[in-house]
Amino acid sequence: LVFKPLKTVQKGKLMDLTSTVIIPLLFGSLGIFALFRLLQWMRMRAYLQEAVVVITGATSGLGKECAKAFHAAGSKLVLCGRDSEKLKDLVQQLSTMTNHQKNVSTHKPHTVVFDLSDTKTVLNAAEEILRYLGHVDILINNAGVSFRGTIVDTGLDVDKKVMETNYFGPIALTKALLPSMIKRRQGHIVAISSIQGKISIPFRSAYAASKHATQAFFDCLRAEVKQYNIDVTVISPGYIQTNLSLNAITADGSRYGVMDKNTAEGQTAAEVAQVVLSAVGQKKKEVLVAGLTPSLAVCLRNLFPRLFFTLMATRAKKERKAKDS
Ligand SMILES: NC(=O)C1=CN([C@@H]2O[C@H](COP(=O)(O)OP(=O)(O)OC[C@H]3O[C@@H](n4cnc5c(N)ncnc54)[C@H](OP(=O)(O)O)[C@@H]3O)[C@@H](O)[C@H]2O)C=CC1
Ligand SMILES: CCCCCCCCCCCCCCCC(=O)OCC(=O)COP(=O)(O)O
Repeated sequence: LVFKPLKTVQKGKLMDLTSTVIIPLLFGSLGIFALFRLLQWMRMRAYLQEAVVVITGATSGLGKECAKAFHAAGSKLVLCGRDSEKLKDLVQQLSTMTNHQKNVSTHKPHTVVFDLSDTKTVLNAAEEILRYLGHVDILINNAGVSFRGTIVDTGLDVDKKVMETNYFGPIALTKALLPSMIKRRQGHIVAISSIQGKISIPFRSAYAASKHATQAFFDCLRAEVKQYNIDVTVISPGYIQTNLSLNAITADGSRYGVMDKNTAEGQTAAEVAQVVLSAVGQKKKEVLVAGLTPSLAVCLRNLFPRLFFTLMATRAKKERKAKDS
């Protein structure tokens, strides 16, 4: 008898609390969140619009999709690649693209042809870019090549080739553009690394080494250039559906020429390009763009290295057996 009215009173109080506190609080928080996202989006739009953005490896895969995304955002692009015809085709493709973003004016990109594994051409390219456009706001070091092979069979020239393309080329370009960024007290350098910049999986030695070096270099750079107001973003994707495995170099320097199942089932390059656009727009320091297994593998490598090494040794044994049979 005493309990029943007490329950009714409590229910009434709860109703009062819901209508006077919980619901306004919920809607208030949602409103603040929406406002925050809107401001973030507006800031990002202003940052990317009219920005001079250099993209390496723009002729294919992720680089090409980044070109489309930054072009649509109103950036002034400098598209870099080894093949001038492919670059011309891309410029043509961009010019016919319909922009769904209202009030954003797009710009005809410039193209610069050079090979990242040839330092001299990289330095000339940097000079050409600065001569043309006066400055660079955002440099996206995207170009890269993968590798497949056993360490014991791989010639040092192949290791060097992968390092030249994935590490020395991008750092040469970065160093060549850095002084002008420091002078302006403004700039943003982006490195497209890989999950393999954080973990090493068997038969990818040169590639994993080049991406670990990339991660280390750009982490150092971030700390060193903060005082000049320069941002550094390292992006570590998992598998993306591109030609990366097809174009991978093998132990004897020849082309691998196989589309790996994991690559074929990866995220689309357009999806990853949107993540790159948003990470750059928000000046994020580091972003992992990967599914559950690669992300767990990174955690495992850091928290339980012995278990990770055992798994990798088992993987190597299995892959070798499959190849032999
Ligand atoms: N695909 C994936 O699963 C993943 C990719 N990544 C990284 O993403 C980046 C882009 O690769 P992705 O789009 O996948 O692969 P693609 O093979 O499709 O594109 C690679 C690009 O790099 C260019 N390139 C290669 N070697 C050189 C060189 N010596 N000088 C100049 N440019 C060169 C290629 O030019 P060309 O057309 O002339 O060959 C091409 O434009 C790479 O850094 C890669 O390591 C990271 C994680 C996963
Ligand atoms: C419960 C814990 C599970 C942990 C599983 C550990 C074993 C799984 C190994 C997973 C390896 C993921 C590798 C991801 C590699 C990757 O995303 O690389 C991206 C690339 O750069 C692709 O280049 P590639 O030429 O190698 O195709």
